Amino acid sequence: MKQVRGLLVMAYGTPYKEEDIERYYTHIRHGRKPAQEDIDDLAERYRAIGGISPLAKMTEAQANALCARLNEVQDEVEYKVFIGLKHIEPFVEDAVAAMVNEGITEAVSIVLAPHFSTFSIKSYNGRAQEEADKLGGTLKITSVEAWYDEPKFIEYWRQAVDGELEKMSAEERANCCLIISNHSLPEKIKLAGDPYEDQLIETANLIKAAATIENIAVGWQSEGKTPEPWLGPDVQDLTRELFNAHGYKAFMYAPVGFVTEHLEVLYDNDIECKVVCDELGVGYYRPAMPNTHPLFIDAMVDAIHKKLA
Ligand SMILES: CC1=C(CCC(=O)O)c2cc3nc(cc4[nH]c(cc5[nH]c(cc1n2)c(C)c5CCC(=O)O)c(CCC(=O)O)c4C)C(CCC(=O)O)=C3C
Ligand SMILES: [Fe+2]
Repeated sequence: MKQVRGLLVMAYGTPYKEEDIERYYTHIRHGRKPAQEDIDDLAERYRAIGGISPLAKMTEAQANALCARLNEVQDEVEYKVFIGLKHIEPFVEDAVAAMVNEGITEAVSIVLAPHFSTFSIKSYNGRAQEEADKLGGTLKITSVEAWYDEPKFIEYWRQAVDGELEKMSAEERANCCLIISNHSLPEKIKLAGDPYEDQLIETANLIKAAATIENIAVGWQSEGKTPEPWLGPDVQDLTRELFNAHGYKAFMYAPVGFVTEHLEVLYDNDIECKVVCDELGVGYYRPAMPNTHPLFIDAMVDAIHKKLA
C-alpha cells in the first residue's frame, strides 16, 4: 500500500452564515470584539455581494482539485487533503490534529495566497508547525512558502488579461491600463525586511513581460481600519491619478494576491473600483479569478514538487 502524505491546504476562511460574522471578525482582531458599527458595516458588505462569500465553497473546491491532481501526476504516495483556516473552523490547528490522529507522519502545506508576508504565509505555516510540535512532533510538515512566480500562475494571468482585452472596444483597448494589486498591509512590515511588496512588483513585471498590454501599474487594496500607514497607493486613488495623468479610457483590475472571487474582489474591486470608473466615465474590467483553473492548480502542483525535490 502507498504511504499517505497529508496535504494541508490553508486559507483565510469566511463566515458560513450571517450569524458567524461577529465571531469571525473578532478572531481577525485577535479576540477584540469590533465595534457594532464595524460589524454592521461588514455584514452590509457581505449582503452587497449576495449574502455570504463564495470563498468557503471555493477553498474546498481548490483543495480537492489540488489533491486530485497531485494523485494523478505521481504514483509514489497517496495524498490526503486537509483544510486549515486562519479565522474560522476548521482552524489550521484542527487540520494538523486530524492528520496526527490519523497517524499521518509526513505532510506538505501550501497557503492559498501566492505572496509571502509575516502576516500571511509565515503565520499560517508557523501555526501549523507549532501545533505539530505541540502534538508530539510525530508529524513532519514541509511548507511551501511563496509561489507567486510559478510560470503557470503567471500564464494563468496572461491568458486572463488577454481574454479581457478582447471584450474591450478598439478605443478602450488602445487606451487602457492594467492595475495589478494585492491586499494592503501595514507599512511597518517593510522595516523587518518583509518581501511582500517586492513580490507583488515582481509579479507585475512577470505579467508585463508575458502580456500584450503595455500600461501596467501596481496598487494596494482592502486596507484595514487602523491609524497606522498602510502600503499604498490604494487602487481607487491610483485609478483617479492615472486617469488624470493619462486620460485612459478603461481600467482592468488584476488582484493577483487573491485566488478566488471573494469579498475583497467582489466588493473592493467590482463595487468600489467600478464606482470610480463609472464616475470617470471609463470602462471597468476584471478578469476571472484563478478559482479551479487547471493552470492555477498545476502551478501549485509545481510549487509542491519543487519544495519536495
Ligand atoms: C494579507 C491579507 C490577505 C491575503 C492573504 C490571505 O488570504 O491570507 C487577506 C485576505 C482576506 N481577508 C478577508 C477578510 C477580512 N480581512 C479583514 C481584515 C484584515 N485582513 C488583513 C490581511 C489580509 N487579508 C489585515 C491585516 C486585516 C486587518 C486586521 C485588523 O483589523 O487588525 C477583515 C476585517 C474587516 C475589514 O477590514 O474589512 C475581513 C472581513 C478574506 C475573506 C473574504 C471573504 O469572506 O470572502 C480574505 C481572503
Ligand atoms: Fe483580510
